Amino acid sequence: MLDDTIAAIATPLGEGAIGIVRVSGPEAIAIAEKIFVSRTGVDWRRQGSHRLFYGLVVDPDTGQPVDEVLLGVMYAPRTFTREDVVEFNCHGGIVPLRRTLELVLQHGARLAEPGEFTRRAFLNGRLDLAQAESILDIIRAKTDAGLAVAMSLLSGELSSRVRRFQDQLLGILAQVEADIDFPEEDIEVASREDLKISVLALMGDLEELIHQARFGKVFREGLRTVIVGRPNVGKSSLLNALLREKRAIVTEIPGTTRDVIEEVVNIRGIPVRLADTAGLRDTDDIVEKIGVERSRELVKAADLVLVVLDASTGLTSEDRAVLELVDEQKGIILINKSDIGDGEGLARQVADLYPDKPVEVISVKTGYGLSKVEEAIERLVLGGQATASQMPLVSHVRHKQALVRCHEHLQEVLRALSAGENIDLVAIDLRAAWEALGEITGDTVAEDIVDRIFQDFCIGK
Ligand SMILES: Nc1nc2c(c(=O)[nH]1)N(C=O)[C@@H](CNc1ccc(C(=O)N[C@@H](CCC(=O)O)C(=O)O)cc1)CN2
Ligand SMILES: Nc1nc2c(ncn2[C@@H]2O[C@H](COP(=O)(O)OP(=O)(O)OP(=O)(O)O)[C@@H](O)[C@H]2O)c(=O)[nH]1
Ligand SMILES: [Mg+2]
Repeated sequence: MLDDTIAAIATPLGEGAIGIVRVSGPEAIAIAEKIFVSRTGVDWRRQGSHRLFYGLVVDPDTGQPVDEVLLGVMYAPRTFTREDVVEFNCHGGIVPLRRTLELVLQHGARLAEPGEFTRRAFLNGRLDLAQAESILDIIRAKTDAGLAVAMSLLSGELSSRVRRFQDQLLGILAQVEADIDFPEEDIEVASREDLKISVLALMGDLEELIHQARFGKVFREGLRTVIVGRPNVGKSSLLNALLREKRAIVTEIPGTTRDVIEEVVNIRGIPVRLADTAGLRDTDDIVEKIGVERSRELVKAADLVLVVLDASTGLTSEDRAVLELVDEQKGIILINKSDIGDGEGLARQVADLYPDKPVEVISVKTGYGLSKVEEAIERLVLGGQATASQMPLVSHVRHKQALVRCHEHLQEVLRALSAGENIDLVAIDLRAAWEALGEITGDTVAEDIVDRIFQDFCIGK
């Protein structure tokens, strides 16, 4: 399968300044020789790798020029895929790109599957699996911090950490196997204690990484945040204020927002997926009822819930119903409209009723307290543990799960060591721990998991 040549349009379809048709595989150069005509007199075949050449894409059957291009030429094995790669930098329109791709396909390539270029980079050993996954994270990053986490993954920081763990495990395993080989040498009791100490140290390091994963996931996927409250308390006004644009419609009529409005905002480097919802109340209006139902679902799935109350009306029974709804959630209670009501008074009342939740007094209208809201979000996400400048190494659930499995096997190693069980059993769990780590780098991962990872990529990536 790796001996064929793949091609795809690697840029978004639409009108743009430039669009790229990417080709990788053993026929890449031969295809370019058939359809590319240099216009500079330079013999592009006689130049080095990683160069651009100016010319035309020409249909060799008709002699018709298709587009004016820059041809990028990169020779194996020092390329992204470790195969020969050519890239047609076309004018960024659907027709020139499609026509160029068609010609490439007619002359020896087949259409690439989603993520297949990156998959080849992985299969040919240029990237490990975690690095390959980082490429999609780079594309999808929502904030600078999100991008920095992805770039750290691409650079192999997590991978080399994982490999160090694996080396340590192999060291421990070597000791264990020495015990298996020379059981008569009566070193067992002492060495069991030593082994336990080494295993415990490793588990501590794993725990630290696992703990960081919470922040890592937020940087990668965004913090799912829902603004809830009864109608007219200022939820949409809050969304607009945090977004710094008039995105949602705001009126003095309760029940203004009916559909959920979602936007991503950058709050102190944290990508926050903000959803503004329909005001929560018992209602007979069919459309509004559906909206209320949606809000409840969003609250259930949220990482953070911003409950908005209205200082000018005080706490109503509807407010209490909303607060009950989010009682089990991570919530921040916001007392809005403090410019026209007793915000501090209501804040004290609410703090007595819900002592575990942070309460902030704000006025979206005057801007009072909004920076405290941003601070509270930052505190909640980072929990005083990390700052946006200390990048978490683990940002994928998949990676975290592998670390957790490794940790579980080590737990079992400890148990077996303490219980004086057969040293062979200890060795088996140590190997299982080593293999769990290999899923991160892809050394020991199942084919279907690799399939699933690359399915999420775009065509041409
Ligand atoms: N036009 C274009 N832009 C692109 C890419 C691409 O493939 N083509 N990329 C891809 O998605 C990203 C850049 N990543 C790349 C990674 C490695 C190599 C590469 O040729 N690596 C060689 C180094 C060669 C040398 O040292 O001279 C190698 O690793 O062996 C190229 C691009 C983003 N921009
Ligand atoms: N005085 C004052 N008025 C505010 C404040 N925040 C919002 N309002 C006003 O309150 C009214 C309702 O605001 P919205 O943002 O539409 O409220 P909502 O919670 O989204 O309402 P629904 O979508 O109907 O649930 C509007 O007239 C806003 O201008 C504030 O801090 N002070
Ligand atoms: Mg609204």
